[in-house]
Amino acid sequence: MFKIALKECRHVFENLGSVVDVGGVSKLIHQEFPQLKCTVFDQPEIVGNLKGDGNLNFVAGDMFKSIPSADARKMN
Ligand SMILES: C[S@@+](CC[C@H](N)C(=O)[O-])C[C@H]1O[C@@H](n2cnc3c(N)ncnc32)[C@H](O)[C@@H]1O
Repeated sequence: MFKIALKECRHVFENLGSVVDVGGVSKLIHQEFPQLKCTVFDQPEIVGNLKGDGNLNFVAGDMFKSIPSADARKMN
């Protein structure tokens, strides 16, 4: 479903400089928009050992406590 939304709403993402993909373990936004600085924010047990590369980085945490800043935050 979100894959369809990404394709239908490309203009939204194409006008952003950065995004935080909350609970975005599948990295869908980064795969569709590799030019966009994308932070995948998820629980420590999911992303704690993952290394970023280029425009993709991983941040571990609890969305109920704080979420990194960006031009936009996408919540699942
Ligand atoms: C159903 S998955 C979403 C998958 C997403 N649609 C994708 O494929 O990119 C929900 C995600 O939210 C994360 N999550 C759940 N509670 C969270 C919290 N309190 N803080 C951060 N991430 C959380 C889970 O670890 C999981 O990866």
